[in-house]
Amino acid sequence: MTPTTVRFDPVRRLRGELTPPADKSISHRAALLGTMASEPVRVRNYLDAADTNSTLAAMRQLGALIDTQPDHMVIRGTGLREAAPAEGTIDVGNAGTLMRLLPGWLAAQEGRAYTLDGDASIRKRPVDRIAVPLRRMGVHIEATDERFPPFIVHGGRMTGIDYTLPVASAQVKSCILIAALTANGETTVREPEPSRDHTERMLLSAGVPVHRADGAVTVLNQDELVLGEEIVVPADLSSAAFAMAAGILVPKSRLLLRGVNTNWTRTGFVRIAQRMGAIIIGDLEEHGAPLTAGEPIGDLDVTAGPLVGTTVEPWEVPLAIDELPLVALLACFAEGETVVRGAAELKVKESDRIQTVVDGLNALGGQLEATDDGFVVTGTGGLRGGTIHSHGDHRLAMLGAVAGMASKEGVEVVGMDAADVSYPGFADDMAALLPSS
Ligand SMILES: O=C(O)C1=C[C@@H](OP(=O)(O)O)[C@@H](O)[C@H](O)C1
Ligand SMILES: C=C(OP(=O)(O)O)C(=O)O
Repeated sequence: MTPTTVRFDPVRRLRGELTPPADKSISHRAALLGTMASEPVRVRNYLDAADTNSTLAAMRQLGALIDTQPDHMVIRGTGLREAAPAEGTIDVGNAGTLMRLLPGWLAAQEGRAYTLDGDASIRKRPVDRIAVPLRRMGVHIEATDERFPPFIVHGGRMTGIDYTLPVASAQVKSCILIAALTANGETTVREPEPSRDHTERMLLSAGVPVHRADGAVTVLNQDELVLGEEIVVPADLSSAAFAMAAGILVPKSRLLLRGVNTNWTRTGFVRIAQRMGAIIIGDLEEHGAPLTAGEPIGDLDVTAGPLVGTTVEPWEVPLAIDELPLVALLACFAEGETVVRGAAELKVKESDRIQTVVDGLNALGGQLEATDDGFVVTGTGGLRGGTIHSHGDHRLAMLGAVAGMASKEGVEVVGMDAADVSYPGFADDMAALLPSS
């Protein structure tokens, strides 16, 4: 398929309100835990995008009955230990989150084996990070070259483990916590740094005792999973961040972003941008807030203004992991130097986001240098414009679009269609923020 090329011209200002699309991470978890549950659950505001549609297709293949209505869906799951023996390969498409979380449940299906595969990008993304702890729990997994898809998960009996994650990853943590529900005894996952905690919150709302203290999360074996009657998915901070960045960079802009997830483990980008001088007003969840069932939601008021460079420390990285490309963009417009360290994980996303961000923004007139674990940006007060390739990476496509709106000459994004992975209406939403005169 020929990638779609879209031009984003410089804009004078952006004004108005926007409710960004539903949270991708929470949507994946709602579909998966909904399928694992013994009672039906209603999900409102499920994300209608390529990644989360891959999850719905996978859940149907595993036996879920999903009734989709205009304003909600009802998922009738199979129960914890009764996934259907999927016919053929389970296609995770481009969704790393689906690929890493689902094996935690498949591992519980005694006597059945499941093959998972996906697109060209997913075939380069490591699964050894989940295979190592799952094997320690007793699961038999066969991966291509020991670490890539396609891979096979053989269900069987599992035993709880005490596992320290080598890198902070919410996907790996979630995979182990999901496996813990059917593993004998107790399972503890220790994180080097906090990462998004949507799985813990959703399990708590299902009445599963989740104990979190000193960077460790502990879960016990469960007979069954019963979610509350309804899950309402908030708007995605990671999608909102693109509008936020546009509102910060395009002079005279003022945006109100509605209904956004303000969970502290997701709002690292807001704090980094504020430190750079961005004016973002909103009621964000505080650091150290107790783990509660459900997610905090709020509105964010964004105003354009001048920026200065900053240093993003390794502990902040998991809290802003998908927004680091946008930190690089803000840094191009800031005064002084911005350094991002401890972000080697960017290399194993939908593209190698250290290389694609540095090359992409340099081609538009930026001054960025890649490092082993991040990048250094010398702010030059703006970007000229030019052409950027998405490399099939949704975040890169939207980065190029925002860069174009804030640039001097505009940006052509080759492969804009990649945005459909998380934000299908992105270009229309941006266009709706343009003043009519
Ligand atoms: O758990 C999740 O929903 C996600 C966790 C992060 O990945 P890692 O766990 O690999 O850091 C993030 O980059 C991804 O977009 C979604
Ligand atoms: C890395 C991402 O997602 P995933 O790992 O689910 O593909 C992302 O959305 O930026």
